[in-house]
Amino acid sequence: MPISYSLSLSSSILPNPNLRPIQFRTQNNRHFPNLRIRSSNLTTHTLQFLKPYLISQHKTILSGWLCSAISAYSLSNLLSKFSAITTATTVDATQGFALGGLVIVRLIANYVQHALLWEASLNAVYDVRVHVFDRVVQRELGFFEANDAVSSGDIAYRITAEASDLATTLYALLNIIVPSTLQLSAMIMHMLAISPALSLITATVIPCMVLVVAFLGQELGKISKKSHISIAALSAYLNEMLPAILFVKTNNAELLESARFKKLALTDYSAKLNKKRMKALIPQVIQAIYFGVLSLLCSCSVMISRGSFDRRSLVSFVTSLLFLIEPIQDIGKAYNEWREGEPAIERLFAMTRFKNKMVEKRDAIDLDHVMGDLKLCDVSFKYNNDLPLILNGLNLHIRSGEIVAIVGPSGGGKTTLSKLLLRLYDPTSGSILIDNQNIQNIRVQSLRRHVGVVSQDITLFSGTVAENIGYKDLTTKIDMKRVKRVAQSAYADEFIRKLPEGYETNIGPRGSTLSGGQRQRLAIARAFYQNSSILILDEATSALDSRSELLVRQAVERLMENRTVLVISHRLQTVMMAKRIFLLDNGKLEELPQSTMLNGDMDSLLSSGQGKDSLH
Ligand SMILES: Nc1ncnc2c1ncn2[C@@H]1O[C@H](COP(=O)(O)OP(=O)(O)OP(=O)(O)O)[C@@H](O)[C@H]1O
Repeated sequence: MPISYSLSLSSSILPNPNLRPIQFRTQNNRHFPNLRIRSSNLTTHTLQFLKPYLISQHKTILSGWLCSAISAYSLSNLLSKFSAITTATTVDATQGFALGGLVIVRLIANYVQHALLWEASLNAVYDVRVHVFDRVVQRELGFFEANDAVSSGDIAYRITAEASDLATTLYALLNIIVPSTLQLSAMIMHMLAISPALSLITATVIPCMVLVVAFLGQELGKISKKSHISIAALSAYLNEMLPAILFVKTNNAELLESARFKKLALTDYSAKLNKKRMKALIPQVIQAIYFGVLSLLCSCSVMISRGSFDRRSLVSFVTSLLFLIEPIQDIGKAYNEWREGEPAIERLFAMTRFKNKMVEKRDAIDLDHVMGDLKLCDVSFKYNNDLPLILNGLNLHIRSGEIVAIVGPSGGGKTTLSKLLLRLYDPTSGSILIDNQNIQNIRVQSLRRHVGVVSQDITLFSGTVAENIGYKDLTTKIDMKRVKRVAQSAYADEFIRKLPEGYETNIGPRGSTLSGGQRQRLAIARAFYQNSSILILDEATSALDSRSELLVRQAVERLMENRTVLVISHRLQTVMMAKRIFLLDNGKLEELPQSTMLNGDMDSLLSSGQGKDSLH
């Protein structure tokens, strides 16, 4: 199995012993490890998660709330003045100006309130997104490689779409905490002052509505969770299928994929439809409040006819009642937004809660320079306790500057060994030493700076040729002289110069505009740029034609002088570069005499191995 990670992918391990694993189970019972949340604690967990992000936005939020106070105050005054005007026999210009002034103040305050609360919500979501992304890339490789791992499409969906949903939820929440409450209290006080009896009748309507909205909101939360899972599954599918479009086409699988897509899209359609239906129902329930208003108006009429309620009070009371409905609607809406957004928050939150098995020691050291002496001391490894040993008591000493090849049948554990060297996994037992230093005592970033990999599964990104070669300096400054020098060493310079914009040519998603051999040479150039003391070549020359392979081999030999190189290959030609050759089979390492290679006796040596036919 080839290694499918980037050469200079840096990773820091930041375990948090306080975080407990949580688990999710999806609709189709797909099991996501470490992602379970107890539903009783959902809201508490979710709020706890959001708290620091909201606190960091306190200035913007408080300013927004201040505007809402101004808005509520102007509304209160507006209502008094409005009812005075509507019942007065004459209206002077000052009253009109005062009324107009209050309307303008309220509109401006409202605008600034909404703008500031949106700003705070979006800022908080930006921080959440960055935090979740950082935590995701800090997760150990095992999380991404496990057979029950969360797919990259699902992760992408959480960080993009679900994080966007969070902004709406946060905004709704911030908008009710103070603004709606203020308006609600202002209107209630106004109404109480006019008629406590009528206010009491109103008060009986509100709790009934709140209860119904709360119940529907809970139902909406459940439906919404299904909808989030179904869209995430669709996104995961597309993320996996589209990069494999060449395979799909060559296998005539368009119809098959279309059927798979339809099935997932249909599940999402049903979930969305249920959600939309529920969302359509809730406002209708809120509308029912208007029936309450209506009945109150009837009561008022009766009271007026009895002469117990003057016209001005009636206008004032009814207007307050109408403005009371607005915050009630907002509260209902915010509650539903919260119930709808909660699954998204949980799923985002779940990505940040983990404890890596592989922990970096607090006193781990940074290595400035590495000679490249590499020792495996009784190294055994299995991917997890239920699986068999892949490596079984390996002992090997590769001296600094030595080129050593490891061959063996497919599935023999060669790539696994290189993963251990990079500390993507820790050995189950035994130790790996670089310059007599256990790699578990070295900072992971430092280790991976000194150990480079060129894999047959090449990772290129959309961007220019120069950016791909100088990837490790992407966020600082790429040394163009060095880029060109290493490209020459990897025999990539010639074809790069022929590209429309040379080193500044954009190579498309995953380097799709380049041939296999060109992509391979770019990856080799990148390894040269990284300039590690230890280099792992995992079938690195497999995609090159025989001319390029010869040139690259010479370049590798020249450039890797005084450096340690571990060649992992099935290919006789590549292996021939090595001074010593080892066979990795059945978890055991055995040194092969050079004559085996020269005489072409590899086949007989591997006659029992399953990968016999892979050597040529
Ligand atoms: N993430 C994983 N979880 C569980 N088992 C794994 C994982 N990765 C690899 N394996 C298993 O470990 C064994 C060794 O795999 P590895 O990729 O190291 O072999 P390899 O010698 O590099 O094979 P090839 O030459 O075909 O690339 C295989 O049986 C494989 O199924």
